[in-house]
Amino acid sequence: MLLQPVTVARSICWRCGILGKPPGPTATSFSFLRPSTLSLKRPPRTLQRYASTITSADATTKSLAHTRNIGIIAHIDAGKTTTTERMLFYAGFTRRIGEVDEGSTVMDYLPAERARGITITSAAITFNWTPPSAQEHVINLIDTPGHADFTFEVERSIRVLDGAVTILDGVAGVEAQTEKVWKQAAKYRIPRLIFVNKLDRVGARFSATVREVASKLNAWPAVLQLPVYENDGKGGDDVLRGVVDLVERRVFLYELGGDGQNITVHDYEWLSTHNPELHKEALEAQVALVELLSEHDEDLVELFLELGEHHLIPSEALKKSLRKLTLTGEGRIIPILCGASFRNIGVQPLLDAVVDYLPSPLDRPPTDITHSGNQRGVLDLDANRTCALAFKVVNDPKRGAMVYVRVYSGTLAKTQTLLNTNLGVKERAHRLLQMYADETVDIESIPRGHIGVIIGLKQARTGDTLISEHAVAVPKSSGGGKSKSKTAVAKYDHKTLQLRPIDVPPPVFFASIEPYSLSEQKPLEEALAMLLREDPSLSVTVDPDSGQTLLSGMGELHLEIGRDRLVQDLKAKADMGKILIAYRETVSVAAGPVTHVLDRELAGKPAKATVTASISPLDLEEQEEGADLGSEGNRIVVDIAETYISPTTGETGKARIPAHLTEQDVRAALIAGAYAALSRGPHLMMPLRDTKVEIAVNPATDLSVDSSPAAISTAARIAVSSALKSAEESSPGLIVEPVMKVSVSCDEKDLGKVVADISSARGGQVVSLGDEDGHAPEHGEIEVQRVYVPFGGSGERREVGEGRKRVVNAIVPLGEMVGYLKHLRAMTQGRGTFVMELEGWERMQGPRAREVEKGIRGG
Ligand SMILES: Nc1nc2c(ncn2[C@@H]2O[C@H](COP(=O)(O)OP(=O)(O)OP(=O)(O)O)[C@@H](O)[C@H]2O)c(=O)[nH]1
Repeated sequence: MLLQPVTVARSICWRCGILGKPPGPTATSFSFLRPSTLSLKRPPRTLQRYASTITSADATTKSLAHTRNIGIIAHIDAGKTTTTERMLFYAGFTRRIGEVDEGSTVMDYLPAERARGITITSAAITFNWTPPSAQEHVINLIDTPGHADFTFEVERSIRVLDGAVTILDGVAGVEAQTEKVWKQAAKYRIPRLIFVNKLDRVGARFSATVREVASKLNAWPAVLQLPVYENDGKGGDDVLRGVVDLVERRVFLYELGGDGQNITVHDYEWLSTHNPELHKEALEAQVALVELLSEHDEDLVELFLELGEHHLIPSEALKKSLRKLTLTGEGRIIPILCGASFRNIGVQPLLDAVVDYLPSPLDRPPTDITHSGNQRGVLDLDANRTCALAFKVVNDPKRGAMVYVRVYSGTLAKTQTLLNTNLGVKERAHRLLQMYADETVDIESIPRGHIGVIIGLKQARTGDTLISEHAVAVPKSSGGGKSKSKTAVAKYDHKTLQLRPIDVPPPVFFASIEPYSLSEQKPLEEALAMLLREDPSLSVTVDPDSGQTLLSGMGELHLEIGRDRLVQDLKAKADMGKILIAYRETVSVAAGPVTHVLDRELAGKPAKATVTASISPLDLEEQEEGADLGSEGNRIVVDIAETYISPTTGETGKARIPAHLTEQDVRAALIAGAYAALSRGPHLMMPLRDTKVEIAVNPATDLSVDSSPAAISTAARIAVSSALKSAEESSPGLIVEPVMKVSVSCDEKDLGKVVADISSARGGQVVSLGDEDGHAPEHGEIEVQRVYVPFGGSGERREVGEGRKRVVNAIVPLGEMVGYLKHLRAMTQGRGTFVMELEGWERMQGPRAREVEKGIRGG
């Protein structure tokens, strides 16, 4: 017997509330109404409402339970921005839907983003949403970039999220970049759900995409919706009309060509007569959903045994189970929704799912911190003291530096003085703002769990931790978080507390930056300083010989965007030179010990220090140990002698460090000097890698009252440089190149060409070939054959002649990958795509090394 849609009557309020009555048993047409008075020029109504919520003295647990800090993450072009614009429209925040292709979107608001049609920086935006079965919720949405060059940007956004919506392109399926971002989200155990977008397109493959979620993302897909295709009534092909909601057991049909607000709701009885095949599939899908959830949720098993029938499980019970399993953050069970944002299909149910299945800040485990150097712990969420993370800094022409923060504990109040624990400086939060893309409203405070912007901080950078004087942390072993007992709280020196810092990988591209004239040098330096505050994955160095300023970054696009930001937004009058690969060099033989005796004036004061240095190539074993190697893989060993032997009497005495210094000062100065020397090698003037430096001082004989930290570090730099030169003289150093892990996706018919090109023309090494299910060994945990795949895996809307997609995984030198996208496109009729990330560094030898060296010397 067919189940009557009991749940329709119970939870229709966001739809039938507008209508004033529940939908009838067969069909109901209605509109999604939205406030018509909203304008971006004035603070929208939702915004004022939120502002008053968070300025109230107690930002209560209740309001926190109704907050979702979420991000949208996906492959480039999957439709993040398009979907976000719809979300803003349905939430009543915008009056019309912005289109990426017209460059009129709210979220991509930087000129460079609008021009390129891609998301470059994460904009944070707040809006309200009321799902059918719940109260109004505040959604803080952080848009994240999809391009591989912005991985660091994605990661720094991800760590402030409580949950994420992953958008998949329903034609391309799970793409390589998605797998990468998925892993980043998994690293932070972020609960995720998936929206399979673009199902309106010819070639859309919902079933295959569901299967790929299992095979490539190693997750059990919990299919919550099925797409509905129907004849367009004009004799053409079937078109996407809406979705079957398997949890609520209803069918939503959207008005063709409409703005997505006119939706007809049908129940299963209608479906059984109107589209018996789809009805049958919906019933099967429901059984599969209940079975899947029951495998992981004992409560649902009990309910099932009580009711004895899959279709009798109420939708509320399904939702509860889905929420419970999603919130673990393990990513084992992933709710899957579908639609086509560009056609305005499926976005409101997606917003409901955000509230239903993604966590509030209260549902998340305590935040990881480090303190007292590199001790790990978790933040005490109950501490009534402010602790916030600056997750993004953006320079605004009118407002100055805008520091986006997420508050993890306490409340951040306007005019509060904050200690930046990364820089050790105190700064005042003059103004606080709530962000609506590039529109803002002033607020009095940002409570725990929320996201906002501070105006008035002069130094805070992306990634810095800001605290009030009395932050409290507890060690991880004590359990941490809300549940610990009072006695478990251990106080640390809060000045050292940092919210889980992100590792920035070493840059692999660089370009020179030249001011138009000498008078532009200072403004350029200021603009560069701002650029680095915004994006710590860029770095600036100055060539000591030529005085040239060099900007380094993660990819070609990364540097191009940096240049645009510098020139167009920060108004620096400068040119950027050609983008080049940031090679490194390393020593081929050991040299030293070399002793340098410094005895001269530094900054008008006598400076004396003697330092002895040796260098050697870091052997492979030591490279693999890796723990104390910096990002460039160098090891610095410091030896500060504790005793000395008198050359005259032969007696042993204690080697005392001069009273004005501590051992830590001496060590820090020696390390700084060694790093300065390693930043420029004798072979090609490139930074050194994989080099071991041993520096020694005996305080009794090498240091004196004239040994300032600057003197010690200068002596160390010269000693290490001399040792490097001596190594170069006995045997020339080697050039070291960045090597990339590359994943190319192409049609099967192009596989041969792609593999041949990578392995012969580009000197790459093909590691594995995957089919479109990406059966890579590390994804073997899910039994793909047991996964429910809608329509038995058929029902795909393939383009005629389109073959299977194949994936080529390879290791290729970065030098061979410059301009690869263009080449790949030409080889594959525009169908091939690829992603790459730094795999490691390799020493170059033979003709390729000579050619690169010639290029560097000649250039
Ligand atoms: N046919 C169709 N096209 C879509 C759909 N959603 C997005 N698009 C188009 O896909 C392209 C990329 O969409 P975006 O929203 O910019 O994608 P994105 O993921 O934000 O891209 P980045 O910001 O560059 O990472 C645009 O041309 C959109 O119009 C959809 O549902 N159907």
